[in-house]
Amino acid sequence: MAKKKTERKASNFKEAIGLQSILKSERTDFLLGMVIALFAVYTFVALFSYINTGAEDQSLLEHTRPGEWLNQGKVFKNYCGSMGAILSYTLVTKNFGYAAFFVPCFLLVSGIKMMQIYVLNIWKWFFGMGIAMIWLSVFLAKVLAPLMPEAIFNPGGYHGSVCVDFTENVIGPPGLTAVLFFTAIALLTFVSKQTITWVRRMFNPIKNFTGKASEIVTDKLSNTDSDTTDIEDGHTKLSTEDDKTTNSAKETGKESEPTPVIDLTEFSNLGAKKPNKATAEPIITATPTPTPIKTDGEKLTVEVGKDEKAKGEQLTDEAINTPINPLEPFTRYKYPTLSLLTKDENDGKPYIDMDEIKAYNEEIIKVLKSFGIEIREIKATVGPTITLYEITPAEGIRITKIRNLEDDIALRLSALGVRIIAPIPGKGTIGIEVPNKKRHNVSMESILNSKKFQETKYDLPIVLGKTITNEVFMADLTKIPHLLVAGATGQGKSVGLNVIITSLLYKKHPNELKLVLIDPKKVEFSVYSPIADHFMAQVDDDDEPIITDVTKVVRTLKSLCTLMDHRYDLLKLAGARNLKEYNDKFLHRRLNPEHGHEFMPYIVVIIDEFGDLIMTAGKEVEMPIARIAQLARAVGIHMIIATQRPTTSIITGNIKANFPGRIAFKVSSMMDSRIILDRPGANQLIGMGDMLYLNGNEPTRVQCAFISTKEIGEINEFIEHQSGPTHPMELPEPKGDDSEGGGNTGGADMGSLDPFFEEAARSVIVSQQGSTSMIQRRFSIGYNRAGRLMDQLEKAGIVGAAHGSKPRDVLIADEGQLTAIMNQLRG
Ligand SMILES: Nc1ncnc2c1ncn2[C@@H]1O[C@H](COP(=O)(O)OP(=O)(O)OP(=O)(O)O)[C@@H](O)[C@H]1O
Repeated sequence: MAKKKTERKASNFKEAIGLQSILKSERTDFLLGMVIALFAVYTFVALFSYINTGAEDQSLLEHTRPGEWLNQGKVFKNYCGSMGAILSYTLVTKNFGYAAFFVPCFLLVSGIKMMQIYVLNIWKWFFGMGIAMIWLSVFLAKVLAPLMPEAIFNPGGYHGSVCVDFTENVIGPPGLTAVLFFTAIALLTFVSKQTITWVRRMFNPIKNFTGKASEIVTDKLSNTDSDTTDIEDGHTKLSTEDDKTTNSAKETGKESEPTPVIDLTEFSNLGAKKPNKATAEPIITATPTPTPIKTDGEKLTVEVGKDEKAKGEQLTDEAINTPINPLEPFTRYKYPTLSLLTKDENDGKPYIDMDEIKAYNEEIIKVLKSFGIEIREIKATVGPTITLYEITPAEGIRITKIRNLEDDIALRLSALGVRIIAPIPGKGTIGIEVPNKKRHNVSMESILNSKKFQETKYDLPIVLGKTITNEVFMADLTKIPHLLVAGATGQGKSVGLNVIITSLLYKKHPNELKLVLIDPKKVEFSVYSPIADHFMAQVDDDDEPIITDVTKVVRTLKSLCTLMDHRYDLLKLAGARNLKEYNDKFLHRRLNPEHGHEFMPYIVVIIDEFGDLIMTAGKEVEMPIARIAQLARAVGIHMIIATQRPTTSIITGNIKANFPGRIAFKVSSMMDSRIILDRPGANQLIGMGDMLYLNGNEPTRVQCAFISTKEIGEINEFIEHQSGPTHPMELPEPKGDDSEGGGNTGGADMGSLDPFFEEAARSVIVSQQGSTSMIQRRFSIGYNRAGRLMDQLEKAGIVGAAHGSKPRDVLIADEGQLTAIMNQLRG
């Protein structure tokens, strides 16, 4: 007991003097980091200086007299004074020799990490540099010391010389050499798996010289590598759902708040039996999806064999040595954490005002009675902004009679936004939705921190807010599959779109999702520009990934149509029905990258103020949108379009037919509501994110979550500093705009050959493979540039014409012919 008391006191004391907040503050970290970084530079200078001045300082250091360290007579020659000399003597002579330079290097890394200049795994650096320093110290003591007998200190330091003496006494010089060799290779293997290939080549020089060395990488090796990467990184693995939930699982795991249902029957003297507890059924049930086994990027480029369906075949030397596309993958990427969001002041619970509920309840009964409608029972379910009064009418009461009383009830309750649902689908009751006097904003944190979101298995989970029963409401965009968002100005559309984007960012890795953001208003999506490299896709020559210009919109939409056709070709070739099946096959190495196969991320196209586009570009925009909406579902392209002008000239029949998912925020007239939802209702909403979601029979009323621009900025900043792609995903050139790898070489300009032309021609001839994706990977260039290179190769007569997605025939058999072609081209 006494102990407990002291503990509590101590923590209170810390809190009282504000020590806790000082220690935990970002400012303290930053300043401490700067001190460490400066100390690292100081140590660096001291060590350098010690190499020249060490001889003079060393004798002083070994017999220092009291007070001499103050260096009043400038007896120490080190550039960093007596402290620099003492520090260098301790690190270099007494410990690690020249390897001591690793110490300031590590201090600098630590300082940079603390200042949050870079996101670094400090433990990895600590162990990596620590082991390298010990190894180098022993190596220098063994190899360099005999060559420098005059040196004032052992090049490997005291540590190195002791280790060498001890090990040589026990296992002799050959044993020590073997240990040094093994540890060096082991260390390099952890740095790069390419080491294995080099070592194999080193031990197989004959085959290497004849150019026929072929290493066999089995599945087993790949699996081991994969494990290695995980251990090495000590971070989230790329793909499993479990991993996705780990990003914030430690801070999370809240169940949805239980629905507060209040039985009002007893207040109402209705004398009815106790109603059943409202069951909070999930609005959309999760469909379990098989977790794809994703692998390291190096493995994504590994060739398995010529047969598309062959498994576990031996790999060719060429496949192993193919340069790895830097876009794949970023296993160290961390998903945004919940701490970036503002916590809900009321912990996600709605405010319950019993006086208000009782008063409304009485009024409802009174007004219904005045119209001759008897009630058997009534209960209230309190949501964040709306309370649902669910009434069971007495026998023989006609539902239409109650339905027509909407305005009368609203008048008596003096409340806007009263909506009657008669009957509530699936129940024999009638619902009256009445806005709460004190509304409760649904914070983004409260819905992302819910168990439902954390454990979701949806492929593209979009979480929208909370229902009237206070349940987290979410949907899978891949199932919707395209969404139309409409509502009058200022009613919450932009916030809604931000909520959707944020929920995707919290669950998706940059390799799995690419966004195409179209923003004619120019200001709505600019906050996302920091994550352009990680999460956006663009047609190559667009310098700004967030598209604001109408001509660029048309070009981007056409480019998406081209991409869609290309993806369909690949799906057909792979015998897959949809993107998920295709990616699954690819990740299990049943598809050959040499045949143009690649991992396909989902693409979500979000268009804000779609009305503006239709007004300015008309059919030119509508047609590609409708085409993508009709066909793109299977190839993982999904669209969300938003408008504040719900008129028939903007939301045309064509658009409506292809956008089954609809979100309506408050609109000004019943007509507008009918255009969006094919029924009234949106005109009775109360604004501020109050919305109706429709994807099927009956709309669901949802209070959209709220996320501020500040929160979005912080999330984007977090993502920006994660390891990830260095530029946005490149969308193909739209058909007709320019030639691409598809066969029309008319645009191939032979006057200005690509700088990679000769090298690309050589690699195509040597490998006898005319594949655009091979060139793309080998030279780490975009698809469009590789396509143009292929066109130039075709025009030069090196490869044949394209046959869909299959590699082209190579028309030249040896490199001698290439020299002749090159001479001819150079004139
Ligand atoms: N879910 C929400 N919860 C609380 N307040 C909200 C919510 N959504 C919107 N609001 C409030 O409404 C204001 C306007 O929202 P928003 O900018 O999203 O409207 P909009 O429909 O996009 O308008 P416009 O079409 O003019 O851009 C916000 O600044 C915010 O104060």
